[in-house]
Amino acid sequence: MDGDYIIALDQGTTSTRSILFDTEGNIVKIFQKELTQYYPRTGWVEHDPMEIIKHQKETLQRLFDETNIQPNQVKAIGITNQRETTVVWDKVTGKPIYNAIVWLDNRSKAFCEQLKTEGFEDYVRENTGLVIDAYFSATKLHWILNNVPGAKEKAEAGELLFGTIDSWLIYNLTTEKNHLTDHTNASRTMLYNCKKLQWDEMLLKQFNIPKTMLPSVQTSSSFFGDVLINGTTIPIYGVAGDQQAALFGQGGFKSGIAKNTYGTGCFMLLNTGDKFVSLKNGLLTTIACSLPDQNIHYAVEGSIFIGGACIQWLRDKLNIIKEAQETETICNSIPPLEDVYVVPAFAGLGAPYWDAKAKGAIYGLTLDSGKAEIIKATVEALAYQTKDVLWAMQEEEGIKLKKLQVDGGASANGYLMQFQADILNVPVEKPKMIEVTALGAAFLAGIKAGIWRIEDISKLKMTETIYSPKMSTETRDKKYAGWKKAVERTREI
Ligand SMILES: Nc1ncnc2c1ncn2[C@@H]1O[C@H](COP(=O)(O)OP(=O)(O)O)[C@@H](O)[C@H]1O
Ligand SMILES: O=P(O)(O)OC[C@H](O)CO
Repeated sequence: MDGDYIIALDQGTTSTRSILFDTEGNIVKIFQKELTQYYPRTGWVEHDPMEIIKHQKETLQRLFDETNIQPNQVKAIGITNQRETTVVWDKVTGKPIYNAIVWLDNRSKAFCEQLKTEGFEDYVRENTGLVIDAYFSATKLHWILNNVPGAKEKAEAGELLFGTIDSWLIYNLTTEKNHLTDHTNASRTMLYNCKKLQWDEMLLKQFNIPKTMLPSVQTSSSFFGDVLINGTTIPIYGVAGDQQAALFGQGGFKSGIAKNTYGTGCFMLLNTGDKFVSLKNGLLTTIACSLPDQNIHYAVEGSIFIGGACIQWLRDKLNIIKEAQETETICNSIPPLEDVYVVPAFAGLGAPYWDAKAKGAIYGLTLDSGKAEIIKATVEALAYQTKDVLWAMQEEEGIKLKKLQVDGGASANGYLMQFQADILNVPVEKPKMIEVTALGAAFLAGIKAGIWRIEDISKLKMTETIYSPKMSTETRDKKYAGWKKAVERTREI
């Protein structure tokens, strides 16, 4: 197998990466470009779909320009992507008719409230596994069709296509211009019936969305088309939303395995096996990565909107850090004084609260509090929000986690990981390689290419650090009670 490689394309909220893996699951080379974030109005977040394609193509090409690897040594490509983000493009020109509306964008929150008052919540939960929220693609797509001049008519005439970022990438990268998605991404649209495994006719009617706009849905580990590089075609053999890809990369293709990814948001997923169960307690049911000849597996998910994004807020809006990495030293440098809490409800609150109206707040400031205390409280907010989600999972699923497997950019922060273990009272296990999302996509592609078998995958993952809980029960309970109070107050404003 010497000399074989797999490429993962990881299109995240803040950056676009192309990563070359060897057959041991090691990163050989990685290229990355930051993605411009547009905030045209309060609560609106957009990306330029053409910038996404440009960055993805550039970083992919550099893997060949700046290594000696030839395209015929690469056996497959896997795609993983920020989920829910919605693109609509013209079938003839291939150009988007509006910017990508990003998952964090809550411009359709009033429409969601209306849907709730009209009594759609139960139907949505029981058929899509989701709660009604502006987070998912359906109301974003509805907004584009109703606000971009001429869009509705063109959609009805079959001239427009819709896709989440995976579909947009597949369409633009494949020689066949395929219009496809996979089960994991479809399950985040609020248009896909996760029980019947098909687009939901009733919801399409409700949102006035012509079926001709929608991509065909495939198994996550299957053939999605060919990419032409330097005259050679490489097949796309894997596609999955980033959080399900991370679960897969963490070995979560079996029921009972959970992971938390600390990227722009934080997302905890637990594989619950092959029965679709709709949940309460503010948790979602979502489809885990699907494999050929295997039953669909579902996962319970707790989606936290603002994770690493609040570290970027410290950097870009408050200008009190230059780099995200600085936060670890700052957190370690101050004694654990009284508690300051930052509730980063910058895009409302996701799981388990689903409160689109909540806004961010800082509590507990005294004359002693300065930049460092605010930074520390912001880092700790990721851990508190994770505890809220785990608490809901324990209530709902009755699970008692023996350990929490973690990954994603902010999991590099040792202070955060120790605090997470302390506040959960559960050991936190961090792998040597935190690019688990990309690894998951590479695994999906590598399985289809015949490089790996599913049973090989757990052997490739190496744990680097285990953070064991050290905090006393009294301190933990006091701190967490303070957090809950801060969240309550935030929701009251
Ligand atoms: N050492 C660190 N401490 C805290 N946050 C960090 C650290 N390093 C990166 N981050 C945060 O992690 C996020 C990037 O993680 P990544 O997994 O690349 O996200 P995404 O896939 O959403 O683009 C950024 O929001 C950044 O602020
Ligand atoms: O960009 P990330 O990695 O925070 O992931 C975004 C999620 O897919 C949104 O659901």
